[in-house]
Amino acid sequence: MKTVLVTGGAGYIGSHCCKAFAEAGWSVIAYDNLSRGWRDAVKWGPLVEGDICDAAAVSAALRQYKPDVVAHFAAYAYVGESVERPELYYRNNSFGSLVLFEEMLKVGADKLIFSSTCASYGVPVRSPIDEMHPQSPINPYGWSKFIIERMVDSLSFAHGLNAVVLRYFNAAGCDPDGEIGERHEPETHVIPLAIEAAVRPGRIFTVNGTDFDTRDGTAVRDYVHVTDLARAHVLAGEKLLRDKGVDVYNLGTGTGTTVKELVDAVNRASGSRVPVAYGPRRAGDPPALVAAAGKAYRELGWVPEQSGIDRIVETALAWYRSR
Ligand SMILES: NC(=O)c1ccc[n+]([C@@H]2O[C@H](COP(=O)([O-])OP(=O)(O)OC[C@H]3O[C@@H](n4cnc5c(N)ncnc54)[C@H](O)[C@@H]3O)[C@@H](O)[C@H]2O)c1
Ligand SMILES: O=c1ccn([C@@H]2O[C@H](COP(=O)(O)OP(=O)(O)O[C@H]3O[C@H](CO)[C@H](O)[C@H](O)[C@H]3O)[C@@H](O)[C@H]2O)c(=O)[nH]1
Repeated sequence: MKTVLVTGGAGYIGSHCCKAFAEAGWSVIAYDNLSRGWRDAVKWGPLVEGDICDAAAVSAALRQYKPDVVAHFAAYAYVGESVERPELYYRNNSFGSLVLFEEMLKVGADKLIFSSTCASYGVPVRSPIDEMHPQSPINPYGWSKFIIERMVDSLSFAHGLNAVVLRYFNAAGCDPDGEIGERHEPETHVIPLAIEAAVRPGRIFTVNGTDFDTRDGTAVRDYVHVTDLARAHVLAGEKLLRDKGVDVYNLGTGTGTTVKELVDAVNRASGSRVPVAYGPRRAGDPPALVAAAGKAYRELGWVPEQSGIDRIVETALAWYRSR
């Protein structure tokens, strides 16, 4: 049986990945400091409570569990917070990753799956965005991830680190079995906020910007179901057991959804109407981010199965109602 150590395994995407690896027959260890995660989201193996910035704790976990692959999700991931407090992002994300990678290399753990982001592309110069698109982030969160990608390249060249770098577009939806879901506090992501406005009396959903150059003036994103993302990590883990080097893949569907279309989907799924207000653009929001994800389809054999917008909203709503 192969072992994966999942940093950030108590978080939203990390916990869904723990489930996917366990279902694929891997032994799963979650490593998380619970700063933004949830103890009860760790269900598919032990939780090691530790910080990636703590070299001794990372080293102890690596030595105890001897993972074949490390899947590295642990990070702060709020764009707005990163603009206000960039130091948090460079320390926790960039420095923390360096600590993790150094400790991995010391014990000979040389296989990494890294959670990167479409935010590393910045404002696209062409769409859909393929992996060769220039990376020029427009916020410190994106830069903190960009720096980690460069560290991965350099450590691969110098010390033989092998990695699959996955640039997710917008992770969305929840475990279709309802065992885990999306839990961020505060919640800033569009789908949970639209659902909350549909379901909780008195809440209003604000559309951030109606003057984008898009089909209805609202921002376009490529929403990909978290369970599909999770499966891509298992495929990436299997690839790392076969191949050496560093590979980079976008994970998206190639289909964009506007904020207004999303609200329509929430209306359909909930049977009620989202009360909507229209506000200004949110600082740093690109008009449209849509993936060209053919490389992942071709090389990993990854096909998104649950990423239609109605399915995403249906699973997110079921999770919301179950709480
Ligand atoms: N949510 C998205 O749409 C999205 C898109 C692209 C990339 N990503 C990336 O995917 C990863 C997971 O995102 P998420 O939405 O699940 O976030 P999340 O906040 O739900 O999960 C992150 C987890 O990492 C843990 N963590 C943070 N700092 C840590 C540290 N120093 N040591 C140990 N644990 C630590 C948190 O406690 C939390 O459980 C992040 O790296 C994020 O940048 C997310
Ligand atoms: O109440 C809201 C919330 C969001 N939006 C809009 O909906 C779209 C999607 O917003 P999200 O906050 O859900 O997601 P982002 O596109 O901002 O995602 C960014 O932040 C994520 C981290 O949280 C990921 O890293 C992702 O790669 C990165 O692009 C944006 O146009 C946003 O302005 C609204 O209109 N109203």
